[in-house]
Amino acid sequence: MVCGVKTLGQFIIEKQADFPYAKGELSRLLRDIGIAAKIVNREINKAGLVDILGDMGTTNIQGEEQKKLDVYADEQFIAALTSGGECCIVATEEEDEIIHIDSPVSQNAKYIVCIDPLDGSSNTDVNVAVGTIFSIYRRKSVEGRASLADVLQKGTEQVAAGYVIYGSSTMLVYTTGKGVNGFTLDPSIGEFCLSHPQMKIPENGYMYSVNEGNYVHFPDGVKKYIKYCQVEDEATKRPYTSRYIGSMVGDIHRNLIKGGIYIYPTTARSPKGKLRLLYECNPMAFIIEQAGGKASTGFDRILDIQPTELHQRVPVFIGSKNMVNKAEEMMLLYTAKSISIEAKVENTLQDLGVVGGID
Ligand SMILES: O=P(O)(O)OC[C@H]1O[C@](O)(COP(=O)(O)O)[C@@H](O)[C@@H]1O
Ligand SMILES: [Mg+2]
Ligand SMILES: [Mg+2]
Repeated sequence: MVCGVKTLGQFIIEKQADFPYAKGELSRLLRDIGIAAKIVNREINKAGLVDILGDMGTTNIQGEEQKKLDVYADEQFIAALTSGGECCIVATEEEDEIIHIDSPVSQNAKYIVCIDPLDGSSNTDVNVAVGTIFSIYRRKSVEGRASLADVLQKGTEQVAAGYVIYGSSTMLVYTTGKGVNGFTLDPSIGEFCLSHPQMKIPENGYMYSVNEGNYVHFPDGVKKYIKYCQVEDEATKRPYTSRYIGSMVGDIHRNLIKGGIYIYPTTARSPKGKLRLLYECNPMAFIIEQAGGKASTGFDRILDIQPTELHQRVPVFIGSKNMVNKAEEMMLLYTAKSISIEAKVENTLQDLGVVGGID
């Protein structure tokens, strides 16, 4: 214990049995992620004083404006994972394709890291919490170079997942499938120290997080769920509070501690949902399930989805178990029907030889 606290490094070694692979691999991976997070944290903390705010003037494969901090964070995490020697592939939001790590120290590297280097980019210039989200897989292939097939694994195959939140304090929260633990950065010693052991999300919550600006284009089930949250009902402590800060890490971290639900459904602008399966939804789903919560697309468990593309997007309903159950109930009652009707029409048209089905 360093001055009465347990550091991230000490905790990982103590919990080594929770990570059934060669001793030290996870601690080196989280060490590398922690180093990059401290560097990103330093830049965020002085962002107004250095030329790190604003747009790069470039767009990523998602077609999104890249912020200078997006690119800076991306560079730092790739560099730290390259020199750390445990990672053979980095799949990042900010790069079109997977990045093969071919450094001399990574010749026997077995781990894939999927990462959103900076989550909540729209908040970087306005001093609101942003984060980093990461997911760690072990490569399945044993011969030659790891490939995209090693990256496109179901969320249930993750060996670890976590996030960093750069907020009023900076925290790193992670799981290896044996519960969720939170570490707060102590700037005076430059270490992440255990501050939130065995985090659990309340089964019930009274806060919902959704961008209601997209209401018109929400599926009916989401509209019905939002109205459910807003109805006066003393017995179930409704109306719930609406909290949405535009940073998935910030909204989910708050809901993890206080209870609540975060929803990013399909919208007109994002017909498959906005958030990416590999480096946003899967890691957050692993963490929230490990904390006793639930994560679904509104119909199916996020972690069971077989990824088909690197930057694949999915709708996400994640948080307190009973809140996600209620939202899924509304989706089944009011949206599944319309989807199944559309599917029936599509099949009928195709049976009739109307090529291309309905628009
Ligand atoms: O502005 P919108 O459409 O509500 O989207 C906000 C969501 O988009 C995100 O910023 C997407 O993440 P990135 O910033 O990493 O692209 C989430 O963090 C956030 O919850
Ligand atoms: Mg993100
Ligand atoms: Mg991002």
